[in-house]
Amino acid sequence: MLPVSQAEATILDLVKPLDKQRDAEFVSLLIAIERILAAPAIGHLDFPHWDNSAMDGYAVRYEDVQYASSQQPVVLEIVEEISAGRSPQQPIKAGQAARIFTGAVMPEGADTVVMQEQTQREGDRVAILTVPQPQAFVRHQASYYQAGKTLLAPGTMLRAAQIAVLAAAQCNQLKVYRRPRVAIISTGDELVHPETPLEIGQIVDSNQYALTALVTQTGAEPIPMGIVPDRPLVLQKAFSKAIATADVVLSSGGVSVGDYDYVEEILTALGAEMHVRSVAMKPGKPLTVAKFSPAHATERKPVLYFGLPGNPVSALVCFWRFIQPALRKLSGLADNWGPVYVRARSRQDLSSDGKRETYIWGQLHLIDGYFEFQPASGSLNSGNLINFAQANGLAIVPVGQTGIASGEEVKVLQFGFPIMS
Ligand SMILES: Nc1nc2c(c(=O)[nH]1)N[C@H]1C(S)=C(S)[C@@H](COP(=O)(O)OP(=O)(O)OC[C@H]3O[C@@H](n4cnc5c(N)ncnc54)[C@H](O)[C@@H]3O)O[C@H]1N2
Ligand code: MOO
Ligand SMILES: [Mg+2]
Repeated sequence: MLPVSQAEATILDLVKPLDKQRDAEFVSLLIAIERILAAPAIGHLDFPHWDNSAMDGYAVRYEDVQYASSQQPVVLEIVEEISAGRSPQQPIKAGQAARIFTGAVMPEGADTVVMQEQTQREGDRVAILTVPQPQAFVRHQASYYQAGKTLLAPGTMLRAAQIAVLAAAQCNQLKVYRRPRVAIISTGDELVHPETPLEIGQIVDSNQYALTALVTQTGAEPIPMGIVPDRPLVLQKAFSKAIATADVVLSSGGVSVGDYDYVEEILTALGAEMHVRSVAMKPGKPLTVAKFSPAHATERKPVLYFGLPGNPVSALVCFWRFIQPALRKLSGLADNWGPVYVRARSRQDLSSDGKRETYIWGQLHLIDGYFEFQPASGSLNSGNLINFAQANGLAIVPVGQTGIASGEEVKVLQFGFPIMS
């Protein structure tokens, strides 16, 4: 059994991100949400585009007002009014000012803005009552960003803030990575579709639905390939088809030691390199990871194969712990692939056999900015999917520790994604 951290390192090492050229496509800004840039976004506009005013007030020449005071105001002639969106019509000369509003373009000759509150208007003249700082309230052209530089780097996920920046910079077409394709196979003679009435011994293939949902949430493209019975030839055919179709294959079931657990045997027969056979975690112990290298130097990348345990909770725990980070790395994201961990105070005793890293599902509550963890009620065994629906996180008891007492701090894997990138 591989320690969890070693399994994670092995898996992330096996993942080679999608290719910036071959695996990229152009999308328009409105449908680019949560896509990942495959090329730098470069703007052709400076930010600010022009020197402009940060206040409603008067655009002046600093040298004209440098000795102003309320006792001895400097009186300037107002030669024009510049509102936002208007182009100044004339330069400001000695003794002149322009009425200006927030965001409006600075007129030539003026270098400073005096806030309206520091002035007194008298018809077409304005008295300046205090000395401003030189260049006060002028937002200088290109002081935030210079045209031609990298605005957003490759590997950036496009969320609201990034999309706002790209819209402002008139970057309407973005080169983004295609979504990784993930084939999903359920193995097992006992499995049926949700609409099929159950015969004795049968159960619904819930893993297909759970994994499809998780793959979609991770920004990848799920390819649900249905149920495959526990028959080696049929399984072999289904696996070959999945490997030929997808970047990553997820199967569930058939990875333990039972007589009908064929996954490893078939992967070996198909020429896979086996990298992980079991992991010291509970649930999720029989997780199997293999790699298929392209037979010859083709355009195709290697395909990663994850044989997940069939138990519904085990399959999902393996997804959050290993597959979500692998898909995020594959998708071209620059960093932050891993799960989100938070620290929480446990509301109950949490126990483990101490031999495997133990994942206990339950509910994280955020109370006054601090997390508390409540384990799910009822049986915590990996076949019980029902109380998993109460969970939004997994408390982790490390190897060598037989428990965490109520009131103590515990590390919790929170379902979801890191906020940035
Ligand atoms: N003698 C041993 N038996 C088992 C061991 C072991 O070490 N020695 N490990 C146990 C652990 S831990 C797990 S986890 C399971 C893994 O089993 P498999 O991956 O071989 O999965 P199956 O045997 O096919 O199924 C297990 C369980 O899950 C249900 N299942 C399977 N597929 C689905 C699906 N798509 N949707 C919903 N439920 C599914 C299946 O009906 C079984 O109940 O092995 C233990 N045994
Ligand atoms: O490892 Mo199994 O996944 O304990 O239930
Ligand atoms: Mg089995």
